[in-house]
Amino acid sequence: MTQSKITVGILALQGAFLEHKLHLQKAVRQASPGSPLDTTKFEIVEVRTSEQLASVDALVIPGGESTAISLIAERSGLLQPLRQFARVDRKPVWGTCAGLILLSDEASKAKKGGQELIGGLHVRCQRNHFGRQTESFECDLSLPFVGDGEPPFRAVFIRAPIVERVLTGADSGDVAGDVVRAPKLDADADDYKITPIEIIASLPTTQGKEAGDIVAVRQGNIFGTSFHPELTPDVRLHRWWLQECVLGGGESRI
Ligand SMILES: NC(=O)CC[C@H](N)C(=O)O
Repeated sequence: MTQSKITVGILALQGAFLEHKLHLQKAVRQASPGSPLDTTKFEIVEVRTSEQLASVDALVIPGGESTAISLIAERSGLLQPLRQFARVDRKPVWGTCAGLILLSDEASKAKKGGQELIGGLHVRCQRNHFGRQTESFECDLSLPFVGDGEPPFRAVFIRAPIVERVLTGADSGDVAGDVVRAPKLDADADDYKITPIEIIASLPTTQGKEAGDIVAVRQGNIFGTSFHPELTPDVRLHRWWLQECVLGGGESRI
């Protein structure tokens, strides 16, 4: 990206949008002298309308309740503009928890008829994978790309989804049972589903039978995490996203 001022939006319809805003502001404020964040001017704004969406260069979709966010987005006339933003214009987007669900091309354990997806990440995620609210947990994740020799990242999972599988090939027919799928767009770029999907983080062996579950992925301009990095004081992941995904565009350097 070449312009001098970059506007980062947080979809502020429901959920933990304020926490993301504060984290992004803190990540920019704490940037060390000489780092790219320090020399670039970021504006962090809340997004509730399609006009506001049109004015931002990158977007965070927070955790919360994916059914509520999709319903409000639909009523606000934001669903198609969000699809355009992520899938056609391919601007940098980061979805956390409910945001990851909304950005997935398919979601299982979904509310059929009550859950519209934005799509863009060619994966099937499973909602509420770990069970109910009382099954929420925290664990240490190794995210070496946030900095050399850095301590693990404390990840907070609240009724979190996981990436159940990476999808391959074209969509074929209806999906069965409790699976919903993002609609196809006329303007879907031909190569959009073959942009490689990177598995960024999986649960460690300390998580027993859940070890290996995929909890962070990236496909080009879209980054998704099952956990809530905005609910710990740690801003490393926000700083990394701004540097690598927003300033760095769609190119992965992990
Ligand atoms: N913390 C969260 O964002 C929870 C997501 C929620 N379980 C959903 O399906 O939307």
